[in-house]
Amino acid sequence: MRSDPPLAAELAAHLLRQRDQGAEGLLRRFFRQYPKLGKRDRARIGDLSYFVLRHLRLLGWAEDPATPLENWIEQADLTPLAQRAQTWLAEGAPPPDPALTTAQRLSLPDWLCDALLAERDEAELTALMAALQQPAPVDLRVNRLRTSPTKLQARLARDGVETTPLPGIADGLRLTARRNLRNDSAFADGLYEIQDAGSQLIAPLCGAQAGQTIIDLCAGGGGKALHLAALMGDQGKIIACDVHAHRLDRMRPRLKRAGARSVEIQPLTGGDDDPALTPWRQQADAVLVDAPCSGLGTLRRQPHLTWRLRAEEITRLAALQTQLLARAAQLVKPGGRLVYATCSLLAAENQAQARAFDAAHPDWTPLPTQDLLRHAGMTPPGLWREESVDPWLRAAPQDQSSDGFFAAVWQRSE
Ligand SMILES: C[S@@+](CC[C@H](N)C(=O)[O-])C[C@H]1O[C@@H](n2cnc3c(N)ncnc32)[C@H](O)[C@@H]1O
Repeated sequence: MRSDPPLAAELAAHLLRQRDQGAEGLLRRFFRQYPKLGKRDRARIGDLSYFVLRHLRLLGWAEDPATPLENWIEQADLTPLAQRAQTWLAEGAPPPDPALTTAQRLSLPDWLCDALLAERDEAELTALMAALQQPAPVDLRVNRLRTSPTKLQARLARDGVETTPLPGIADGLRLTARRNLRNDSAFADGLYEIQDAGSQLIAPLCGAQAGQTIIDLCAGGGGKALHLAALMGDQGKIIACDVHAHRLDRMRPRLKRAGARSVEIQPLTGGDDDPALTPWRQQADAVLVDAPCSGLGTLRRQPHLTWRLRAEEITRLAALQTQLLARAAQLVKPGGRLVYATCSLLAAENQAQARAFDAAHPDWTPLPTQDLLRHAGMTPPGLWREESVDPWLRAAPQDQSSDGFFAAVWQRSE
């Protein structure tokens, strides 16, 4: 059996090159090729390969400052990098060379470093990257349709899974140590979903009440739709839409497990005149746009995104996000709510979208997300800074130890 660095290098290269796939699934499939590896070896090799991806540019620079980043990404064999990474992991990285640029020091591509600096200064970006380069904890959302946080905590503890409540997040628990919950019986019984703390702040912004009609326009595998169903006590109608039917299909077993019957699955064509949406014009109490985005807020779990994304992809996504927001607005009834959310950290996908919607829709009122969350019983500490004057939600890993999320909410005039 080869030792850790070559396998970690192979795994890192594999993660770098796969497009449109989540790291977790890729990792599982990769390790299937090495059935003899034990749990601990897999964890070690996984950690090392993630470390390589998190510090790829800096490691490459230390290896050979003259080789451009693109060449490191395309390199067939990243083993020397992985060997250096193993030393840095064990002994700590050396202090950064003062000659390094900000992008090199933070191990980012130049274009991405510039884009991240659009709405924050260098000190804030440094703190953000330090948090994003750490492994993420595992957070759970208790399914209120089946149990309560106290009961779930006790049940998990009996099974040897220790958790602590997520401060200020009504149904949130955090595992005290990382652990695979795939075969956990409480999970199979639908008592909880695995959902990051930041993601748990989005559905409550819809202000959904029992009996209402809510459209989840980009429902994917249903994380937020399931949360909405729980918040509404499964009373009312949640129309879970997506252009990718295979993603919607993944929701079906989750709905069954959770005991959520109020969610209706609706595949979309993706066009402005989609007949599936026509009957809902100005009918929904709230529409959630959990927009397709760069996913940069999830870098702790998917460090390869840093190297896979291209500036042109952000331009394409931003155009789609504008289109989806406009489409969603048509479905909101007078007095109803429109919620726009991303797990991005880029102004082009976040603040710029919110500002553009404000400018194009002067008759819609932006609602302060801080008040909406407080009203929903969500008061995570450190979420809002004293000086923040805009109405948006920005969950950041360095403040909440959550993934990065952005949200903006509007109310349609009566
Ligand atoms: C951030 S993900 C949604 C995650 C999901 N809401 C959850 O909580 O699990 C964005 C989703 O938007 C979908 N999407 C992309 N283009 C779309 C479009 N034109 N109309 C509707 N959904 C779209 C993608 O298939 C993807 O599932």
